[in-house]
Amino acid sequence: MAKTLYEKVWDSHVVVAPEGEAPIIYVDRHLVHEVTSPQAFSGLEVAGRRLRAAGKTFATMDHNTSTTSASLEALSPMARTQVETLERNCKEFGVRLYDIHHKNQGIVHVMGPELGITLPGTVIVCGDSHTATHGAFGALAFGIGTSEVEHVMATQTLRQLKAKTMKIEVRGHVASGITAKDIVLAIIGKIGMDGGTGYVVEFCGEAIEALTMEGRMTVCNMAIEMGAKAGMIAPDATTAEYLKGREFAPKGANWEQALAAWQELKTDADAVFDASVVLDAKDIAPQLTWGTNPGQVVAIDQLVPNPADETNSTVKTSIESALQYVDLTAGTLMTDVSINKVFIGSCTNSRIEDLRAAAVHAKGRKVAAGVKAIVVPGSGLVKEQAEAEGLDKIFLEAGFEWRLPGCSMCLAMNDDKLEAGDRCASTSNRNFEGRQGRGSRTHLVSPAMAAAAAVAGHFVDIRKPY
Ligand SMILES: CC(C)[C@H](C(=O)O)[C@@H](O)C(=O)O
Ligand code: SF4
Repeated sequence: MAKTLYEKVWDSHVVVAPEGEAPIIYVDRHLVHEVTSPQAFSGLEVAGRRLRAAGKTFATMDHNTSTTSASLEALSPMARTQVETLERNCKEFGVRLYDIHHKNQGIVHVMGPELGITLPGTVIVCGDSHTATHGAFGALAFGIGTSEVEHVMATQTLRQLKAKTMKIEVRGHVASGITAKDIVLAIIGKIGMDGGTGYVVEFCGEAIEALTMEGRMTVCNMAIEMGAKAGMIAPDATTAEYLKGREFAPKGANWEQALAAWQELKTDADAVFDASVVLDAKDIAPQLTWGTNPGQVVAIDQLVPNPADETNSTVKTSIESALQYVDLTAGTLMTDVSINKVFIGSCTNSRIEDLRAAAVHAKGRKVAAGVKAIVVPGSGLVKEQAEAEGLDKIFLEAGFEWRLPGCSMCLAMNDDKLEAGDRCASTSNRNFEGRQGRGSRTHLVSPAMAAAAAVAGHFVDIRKPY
């Protein structure tokens, strides 16, 4: 029977599927961070269990870490406890950990792929919703809850119901300057923040195939923001090229074998999806969110929407309440919206290519008066690479701050928080009320759009001179 990519990966991981019960699937890689692992480790401790496959478990510190100092002293008491607990647990249970002094430390979804831990056709889980990111390699990757984290630690398996399948095809090619972030925001704008609920989504089409691995990760990262369980992209030459030679990627004869196996990892021509969505790449303009969910998004040359134009009363009410929270007036041109904070970072957009794209707009310019802008590389390796290319100097000369790797201002769990009333151009993935700090307003954009907003002091259409 013809199968989709998801069905192929799923079928090859089912350990047992008892009649009338959720199947148990095998987990190839378990990624761990400090926020969602403490109870799982203590559950094991209480039960006197060890990890079933400690060698398939990789831990890093990211959510709570400081981006200004690689020292435990810099952390708040709660953050310090979480970081130290992870350190203790990893030592006790024999889990490899990239701590704040290790060059591989970084946001879990940046660290995994760049070390070759993320591989096509594998099942990858992590106690974190943006695990979807790893689907960019043709892995089935999704976030799990803390009790599931414990289950995976103890058994290297997970009880899971099979999801429905959705195909999201982006046909043709995007215009110059349009990035993966614009593509995924346009998709969410079209299907809504819950358009993918119950589905594993496969992104395909020429515009997706043309993306680099960094771009594909940006797209899959936000699969969860359309409600999907996971996002996947079939592996191809770009995937292999990216993985070749990475620390945990297969080597020698194993590499050749892996390449041959990856050839099979694509949806069969006559496979049937439960749902399909099509977008035309040429219609995608630079995107930015205006509201309080990622589906409340427009193109840069559009206006803040008017609830009066809306006939559906639920949608109308949600526009009204979002406008009130973000303090914007219907009908305002998005290019007239000023910002006072800029955050370039997060597991959506903190990879080398993202920093290069932002640097193009920072180069030879200055951050506008009254704007504070920070650039937070996704990992130690990204930081090292960016510095080797001189990107840090470009940012610093333009007046951006250059920070240490971590989740940073994406979720305000550390010192990097917005103040109430701040308006931020952010390359992250969530713009819920208070996400970046109580009373703060977030506009999700691409790295290029964020850097351009930093120097202009307001959003700009990066397709034109500004
Ligand atoms: C802290 C963690 C559980 C959370 C997630 O699961 O996504 C965080 O990464 C986020 O982005 O909100
Ligand atoms: S960068 Fe943001 S979205 Fe990604 S894992 Fe960290 S907090 Fe979650």
